[in-house]
Amino acid sequence: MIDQQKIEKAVRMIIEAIGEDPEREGLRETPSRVARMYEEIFSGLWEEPDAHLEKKFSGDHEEMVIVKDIPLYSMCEHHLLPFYGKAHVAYIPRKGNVTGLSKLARLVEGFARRPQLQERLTSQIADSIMRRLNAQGALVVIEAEHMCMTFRGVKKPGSKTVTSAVRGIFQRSEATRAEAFSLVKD
Ligand SMILES: Nc1nc2c(ncn2[C@@H]2O[C@H](COP(=O)(O)OP(=O)(O)OP(=O)(O)O)[C@@H](O)[C@H]2O)c(=O)[nH]1
Ligand SMILES: [Zn+2]
Repeated sequence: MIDQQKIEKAVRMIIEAIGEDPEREGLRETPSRVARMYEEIFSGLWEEPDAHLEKKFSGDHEEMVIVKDIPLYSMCEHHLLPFYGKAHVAYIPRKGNVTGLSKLARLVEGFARRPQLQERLTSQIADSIMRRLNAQGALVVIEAEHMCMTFRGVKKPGSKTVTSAVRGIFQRSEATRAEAFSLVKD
């Protein structure tokens, strides 16, 4: 599990290093607050997000399923600052391998709650759907704003990074891919 004591020590050191007083009333409980917060926002490191796809329905559906506008919060691994936006997840199941809609959102959350790169996050979601559901295809689009690009550094508020991962039939069929992208855009 996440080492809360180590985080507390480290945060106290950061507070001292920036020239603040860790005993000041407002800061006294900050190390333990941050430790609890990190436990929550990095909880994906301690789960196997794929496991959410274990339970399958035996439906006959073999048409496209899209869950779009899934709210997304993750942490950029380069700066440990948040990036946030929306994930859109499309897949085409095989008979008997339909998953619950909420499980797609849980999958996104499991991979997002780690130090991440937006590209890796996008691929991990698509690859899990292909692997665990043996899907005919998966397409994942993530649009996000990175605080490391808005709050600091290059400071470009409003800039959005869009990444996609396209697998299986979405790769092979231009029409299927175009249909998914147009449904995601609406
Ligand atoms: N590819 C990719 N890059 C990211 C992501 N999140 C942050 N970055 C980039 O990671 C890079 C890190 O660059 P460095 O030059 O090592 O760090 P830096 O000096 O803080 O860079 P600046 O942000 O340009 O000030 C920056 O260009 C960030 O914009 C991500 O999810 N994917
Ligand atoms: Zn960053």
